[in-house]
Amino acid sequence: MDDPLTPRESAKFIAENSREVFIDGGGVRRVAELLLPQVSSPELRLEGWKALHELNPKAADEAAVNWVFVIDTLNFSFWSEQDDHKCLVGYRGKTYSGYWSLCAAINRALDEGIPITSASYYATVTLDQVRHLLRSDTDVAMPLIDERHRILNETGKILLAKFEGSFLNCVRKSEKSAQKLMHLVVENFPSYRDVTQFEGKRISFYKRAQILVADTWSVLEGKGDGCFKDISSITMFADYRLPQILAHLGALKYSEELLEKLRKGEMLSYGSKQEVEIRGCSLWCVELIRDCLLELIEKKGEKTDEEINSILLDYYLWDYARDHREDMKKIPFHRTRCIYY
Ligand SMILES: Nc1nc2c(c(CN[C@H]3C=C[C@H](O)[C@@H]3O)cn2[C@@H]2O[C@H](COP(=O)(O)O)[C@@H](O)[C@H]2O)c(=O)[nH]1
Repeated sequence: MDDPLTPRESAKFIAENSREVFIDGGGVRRVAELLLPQVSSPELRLEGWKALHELNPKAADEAAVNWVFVIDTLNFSFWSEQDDHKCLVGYRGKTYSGYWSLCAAINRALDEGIPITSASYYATVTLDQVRHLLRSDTDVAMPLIDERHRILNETGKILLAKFEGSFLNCVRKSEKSAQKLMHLVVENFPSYRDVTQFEGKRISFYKRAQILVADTWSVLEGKGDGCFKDISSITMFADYRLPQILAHLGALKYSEELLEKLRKGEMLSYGSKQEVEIRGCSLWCVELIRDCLLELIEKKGEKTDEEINSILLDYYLWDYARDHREDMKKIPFHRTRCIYY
C-alpha cells in the first residue's frame, strides 16, 4: 500500500477541502503578533522544555531519553467526561491533571523503585501493576488504562527485540534526521501509526511520533544525538488542546453546527470527517502562523539566534492553553477517545 501523505501535505490538503473548519487569516496574523515579543523568551526557546517544566528530566542522558519514550508512548487521551471530576496525581506537594498527571505518575513510580522506564520491566508489566503505578488520587482513573497496559507490553517487547531495550539506539539509527527517526518510530511501533483517510486520500498526523521526536530533541538540548539537521520539518502535534486555543485566539473557526456539537460534548470518532478537519486545519494554521511570525521577525530586523519552528510554537501554545483554561471555557475541545493523541 502506498505511503500516506506527510503530516504537512495532509494538513494542506485538508485545509483546502475542509467544509466545517476554517483558518482565519486575520486571526493567524494576530497570533503571530502575540508571539513576536516572546521570540527571545524561554517560552519560545528550546531551553524552556526543561526550565519551565519541573517534571521533565534535567539530564540529557540515556535514562532521560528512555523517560521521554515511555511518556510519549502513553501520551494520549487524558480528558475526562466532567472536567471537575477527573484523574489527579499528587507528587512532591503538587497536584497534576491531564498530561502532567502521567508525568507525575511515572516520576512517582521511579521514586518508589519501580523501573517503569526500562523496557525489560514494561514489556511484561501486568495490568494490576499498571493500574497501581498510574493510580489517581480521585475515584476517576486515567482513561484507557487497559490500552495503556497493552501498548506498554507491545512497545517494550519491540524495543527489546529491535533496539536492545533502549530508545537511544533507535535515535542513533536515525543518523540525526528527524524525519528518519519519525519513520523508524511509525514503522516499528504500531501504536504510533496515526494514519487515516480524508476525501479518498490516505493522510497522516503522526502526532505522538512527532512529539516524541520533538521531546527527544528537547531532552538532548538539540546537541549530540539530538542535533537533528531537519528538526524544523516537524509540524505541530495535532492533539485536542491546540485546536481549542487556536479557536479561542480567533485563528480557527468552526461552523455553527460543529460548534454546537462540541458544546454539547458529543464525541467525534477517530478518522471522522469533522475530527480530521479540526486536526488538519489546526496543523496547517500553525504552519501559517510560523510563516507569518518569521516574516514579522524579518521585517523587525530582529534576529533570533535560534530558528523559530513549529515545535516551539506548539509548545508555547499548548502551555498557553494550560495557563488560560478558564478563558477558553466557551470554546470546547473536541472529544475523541483514542490512543493517538
Ligand atoms: N500539541 C501538543 N499536545 C500535547 C503536548 C503535550 C505535552 N508537551 C509538553 C511537555 C513538554 C513540553 O514542555 C510541552 O509543554 C501533551 N499534549 C497532548 O495534549 C493533550 C493533553 O492535554 P491536557 O488534557 O490539557 O493535559 C493530549 O492529547 C496530549 O497528547 C504539547 O506540547 N503539544
